[in-house]
Formats: sequence, C-alpha cells, structure tokens
Amino acid sequence: MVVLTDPALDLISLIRSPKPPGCFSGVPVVDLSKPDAAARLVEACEEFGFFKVTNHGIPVELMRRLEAAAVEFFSLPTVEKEKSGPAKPLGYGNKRIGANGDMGWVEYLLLAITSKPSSYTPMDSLRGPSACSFRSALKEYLSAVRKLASQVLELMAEGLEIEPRDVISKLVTSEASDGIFRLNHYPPCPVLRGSNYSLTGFGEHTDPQVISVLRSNNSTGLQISLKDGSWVSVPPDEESFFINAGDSLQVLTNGRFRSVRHRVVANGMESRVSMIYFFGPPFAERIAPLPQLMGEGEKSLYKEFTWDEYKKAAYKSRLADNRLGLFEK
Ligand SMILES: C=C1C[C@]23C[C@@]1(O)CC[C@H]2[C@@]12CC[C@H](O)[C@@](C)(C(=O)O1)[C@H]2[C@@H]3C(=O)O
Ligand SMILES: O=C(O)CCC(=O)C(=O)O
Ligand SMILES: [Fe+2]
Repeated sequence: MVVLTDPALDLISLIRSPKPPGCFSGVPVVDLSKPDAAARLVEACEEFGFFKVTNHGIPVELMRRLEAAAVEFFSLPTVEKEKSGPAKPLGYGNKRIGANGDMGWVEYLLLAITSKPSSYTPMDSLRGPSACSFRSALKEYLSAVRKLASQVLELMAEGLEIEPRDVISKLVTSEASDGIFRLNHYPPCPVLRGSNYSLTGFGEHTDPQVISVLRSNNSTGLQISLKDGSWVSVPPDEESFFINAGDSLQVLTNGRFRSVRHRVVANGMESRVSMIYFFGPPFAERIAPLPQLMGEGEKSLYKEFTWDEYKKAAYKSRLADNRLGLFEK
C-alpha cells in the first residue's frame, strides 16, 4: 500500500493540465512619457482592468536589488523563514493563502506598509544575514512605487476628466492609507519536470484594493481573465510594471473600470518571483462612486461601505469568491 504524506497530497491538489495558453499580445501598454497616457490608461481599465506601464522612471537596478534580497530570503532554511511567520495574514507563508483553506504552489512574505516612515515596523520581521540591505532596498522601492501609483492615479483622474487631480491618488497615499506589500516566490517543482502539467500558483481572484502595482522577474505565470471570461497569459517583462484595477476602483468608478480577475499558473520549471504593492485606502474611508463621475440620475450599483468593512468581509472569503457581490444593490 502506498501512503501519501501531507506534502504529497498538497502537491497533487495543485496539479493542473494542460499547460497554460500561449502569451497574449494584447496587453495594453501605457507609455508614461507619451501625451496620450491618460486616455490609454482609462481605455485599458475599461476593457481589461489591467495594463503594463513603461517609461516609469524607476531604475531596473532597484527592482533587481530588491528581487535579489527576496531570493536570498526565500533561500534561507525553512526554520529561519518560519521565524517571520505564520502569515496571519502578515508575515511568511507557504502554500496556505489566507485563512479560509486556499492553497497555492507559492511561498510569500506579506508586510503592512504606510507612507509614514516611522511605521515600517512590520519589516522588523525580516530575517537573514542581509536583513539590513533587504530593508533599505525595500524602503527605496516602496517610496518609488508609491510615487508611480500617485502619478498613474492622477493620470486616471485626468483621463476621466474629473477634478481635483488627486481625487483618487490621495485615497491611497495618505498617512492612514492601508498599503500591503507582498513578495511571492513560485519555486520550481522537480516532480513535474518533463511533464505536460502545471501548478496552481495563486488561484484566480480579484484584488480588493484600489490598484496593485506588480513587478516580476522574467518568468511566465500571470494570467488575466478577459471580458468574455477566457484566460490569457501575460508576457513577463522585468523592466516594466503591471497594474491591476482592484474592487475598490471598480466601485469608485461605479463599474466603469473592471476589477481584473487574475491568477498565477506556475510552470514548475523556472522560479517566479513577484513583488506587489497593494494600494488600499484608510480604514475609515467610505468607498462609493465618485460624485464627479455620476451621470444625471445615475445610481450607485453598490451599497455603502467603508474600506474597513470591505476588507473584513474580503478576508472572510475564499480567493475565487465574488467579494463585491455581497455589496451589490
Ligand atoms: C483568501 C484570501 C487571501 C487574501 C485574503 C482572502 O481571504 C481573500 C483576498 C486575498 C487577497 C488577494 C490580494 C492580495 O494578495 C491579498 C494580500 C489581499 O489583500 O486580498 C490577499 C489576501 C491574503 O493573502 O491574505
Ligand atoms: O505573484 C503574482 O504574480 C500575482 C499574485 C497576486 O495576484 C496576488 O498576490 O494578489
Ligand atoms: Fe492579485
């Protein structure tokens, strides 16, 4: 009789077939140096809820420095990494995503971030010989990505022709804003080498926040769902950022922008490392359609809620759940 161990059972439950679809050439690219950036960004959010940003001004060396620190962290012995865990929801986690039974072929580090320099304390949980250079790369990276998010959200307001220009960006860049940073590592899976199988790295979901700014190494895996429900693979680009519109942005625009459903399918061959800054509003912030965007007589599609209420409900849900469904009128 063959007795399967818990790790073997976990792995079996994550195996998928067949291999992911070919790379999609239609991902919208917003070149921030071009005068049409604001318009392109609005089109992309309406059609996909997702776009790639180029000419963003963040040095690729900074991205690589943080990636190298992350790789070093993930190469530590499990006992060391587990000193930064278990993720509840912050800290180091392995395979278990969230508290409601979701699993993925991923290990990760989740940190709480605010723009107030004194509140970087969760980063104290970072372990390892190079914790200090890790922290300094992280601080520099977060501040650069925060500026990028502000720029993108201001362009969004410009493209939507609403004022003031910072009406969306100020929600996520105030001192009280609820930012989260996530490092994900999808390791190779030697058992699958040479097979036609892939693995659920991070199951399908939408992000609850306003926007999420993602950077990954050059490994494939990220997939987005199009309006017709089909899934396509996003070609990786380690020099660019990918931006997801989240549930809160869908509500702020009364459904005009799509909160994109996405997932990671790990190919089991190469190691994927991604870093994502999730931009959430302050906990007490009311999330409702921006009055500037409402046409005459237009009604909100959603019930009233604060970010605190939405986040609490989201964290009780499973990854694939339609979290906004609970708040639709
Ligand atoms: C299963 C879950 C993981 C998650 C919290 C949740 O209950 C539902 C939302 C998930 C998500 C998706 C986007 C981000 O990765 C995340 C940090 C977030 O804010 O919402 C995760 C949560 C998590 O991993 O804790
Ligand atoms: O790791 C990735 O590329 C995406 C992961 C993701 O969607 C998430 O952490 O919310
Ligand atoms: Fe996500």
